[in-house]
Amino acid sequence: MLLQTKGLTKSFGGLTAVNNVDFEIEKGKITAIIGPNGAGKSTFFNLISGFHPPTSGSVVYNGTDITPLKSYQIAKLGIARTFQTTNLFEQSTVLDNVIIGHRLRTKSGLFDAIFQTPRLKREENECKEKAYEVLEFVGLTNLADMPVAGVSQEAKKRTAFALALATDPEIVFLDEPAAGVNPEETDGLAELMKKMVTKGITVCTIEHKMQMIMNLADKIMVLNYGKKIAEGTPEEIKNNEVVIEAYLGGGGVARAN
Ligand SMILES: Nc1ncnc2c1ncn2[C@@H]1O[C@H](COP(=O)(O)OP(=O)(O)OP(=O)(O)O)[C@@H](O)[C@H]1O
Repeated sequence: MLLQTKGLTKSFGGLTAVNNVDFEIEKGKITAIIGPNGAGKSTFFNLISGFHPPTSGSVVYNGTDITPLKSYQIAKLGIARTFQTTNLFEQSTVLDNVIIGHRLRTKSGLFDAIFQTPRLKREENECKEKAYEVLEFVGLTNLADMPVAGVSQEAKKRTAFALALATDPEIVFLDEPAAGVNPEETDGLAELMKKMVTKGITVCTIEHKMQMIMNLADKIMVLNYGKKIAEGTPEEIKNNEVVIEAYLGGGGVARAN
């Protein structure tokens, strides 16, 4: 098992956003997390990636308990994530946004910057090469020099993928990667996720677009009010009474595509 959560719980005051969730992610698969709005999906990601400390429970990655680690330490271990509201510098170019990702893997600091050391120059080149490599992978080479503010929503999503990939991850957590793009673009992003898997990257995604998830995921976990209410293949989830009730019972509405 690549990643495992055990009894993972997060309370915000009186609200338990993630409630005692046991979950396993298998290497080389696409795992999806679905659930009505406010079900705790993003919080679950925040706990795994170290953005919030859990109230209780643990996260085990490659056999190591990573629960006490800080987010940058977790990222260095090979866990990358994207954010729901794409977290990019709008005035900077697509390339510059992506270059930042690989800085996680470099060592030069303030000293190198002030004295313009050979190490700094070498690492800057490394970051640039990595950025071009991942931009090509996500199909954005031609937009590399455009400011992010001037590219489409879909290209922003691809930039966010590229930023995550520039960190050289083993697993990526994608928070609603296809939100706000049209059906054709959604298909393109789904293909990109499959391409990541063929490159050896494990994918875990939160997505509201049911049709996409049902066609894409190897395994789905359903959260509702912070609790895992179901887990299984798309076929199993589609026919699960508890899941249907959670969606139709007023908690939230799943979008068709
Ligand atoms: N930092 C926080 N402080 C207080 N409450 C929070 C915080 N983050 C999330 N919550 C609450 O935790 C619950 C779960 O939120 P979360 O964003 O994880 O749900 P979600 O399933 O990702 O929702 P959506 O599909 O709308 O993005 C919500 O009730 C939310 O208001």
